[in-house]
Amino acid sequence: MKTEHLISQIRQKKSFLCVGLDTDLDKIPAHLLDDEDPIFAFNKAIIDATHPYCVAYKPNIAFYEAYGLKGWKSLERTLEYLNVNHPEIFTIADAKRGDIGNTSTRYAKAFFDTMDFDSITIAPYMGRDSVEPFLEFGDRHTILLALTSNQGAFDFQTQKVGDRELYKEVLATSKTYKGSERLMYVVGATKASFLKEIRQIVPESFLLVPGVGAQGGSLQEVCKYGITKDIGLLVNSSRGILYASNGQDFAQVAAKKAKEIQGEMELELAKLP
Ligand SMILES: O=c1ccn([C@@H]2O[C@H](COP(=O)(O)O)[C@@H](O)[C@H]2O)c(=O)[nH]1
Repeated sequence: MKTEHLISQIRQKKSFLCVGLDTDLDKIPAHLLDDEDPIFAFNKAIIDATHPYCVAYKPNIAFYEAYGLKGWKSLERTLEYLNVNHPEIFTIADAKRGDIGNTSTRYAKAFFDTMDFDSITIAPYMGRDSVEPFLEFGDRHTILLALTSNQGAFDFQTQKVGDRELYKEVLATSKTYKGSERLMYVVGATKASFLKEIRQIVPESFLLVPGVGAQGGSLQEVCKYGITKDIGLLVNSSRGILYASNGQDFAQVAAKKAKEIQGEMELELAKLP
């Protein structure tokens, strides 16, 4: 998907919400467990209920890999359901891949070709040749981990490498990669106070921002310095939406949560010139 299409979706829906599909058989409503594919049944109900309020879905691959072949099948069915019924919605494989170039080309084929994701999250640690194979795919986006939402982000990402912090080095150096116009970056909502400086390095890039809801990040704090004239933000919530209820009404309650966040986003968008 081209960035212009994503921006136009955001403007139409007045939402930059990404719903994280972190589907866990230990957390989904018990009545779904009798289905032949409970993960897909849950995802389909969540998508049917929440799609008016969001512009992206982000399955975290770990939640599917955890169930082996069955999990991969559920992921494949979920992606196909999205691409057939909601082709305008941006899809993110939260896979955090990246390896030597030869191997990254296989990861890129897996997620962009064999599966048809619009984007994938990538760990930048192995550098240029581990990232550029993903950037070769036109109209697909590579979302580099810059400053993550977890406490461990302070172990390495905020440590200085020469004159500047590692996450700043990731942002600045990655801008020199071939195809860098298709880069986006992960910045945790719990790190909103870093966004002013991040925007000095990547003033216009889209940021995928996980960490509102269950991790306690604030949408308003993220928007304060993160939002751009073309929005430039996809804010993710997974557990806060998916597991707001685990009764028969789980999908309606998830939709209510998604609508609440969309309402807050609409207020932030109204502040833009
Ligand atoms: O820095 C990061 C990078 C990725 N994530 C992922 O986003 C979701 C967040 O889920 P919540 O339930 O809304 O907390 C999950 O898939 C993480 O693996 C992140 O949280 N932080």
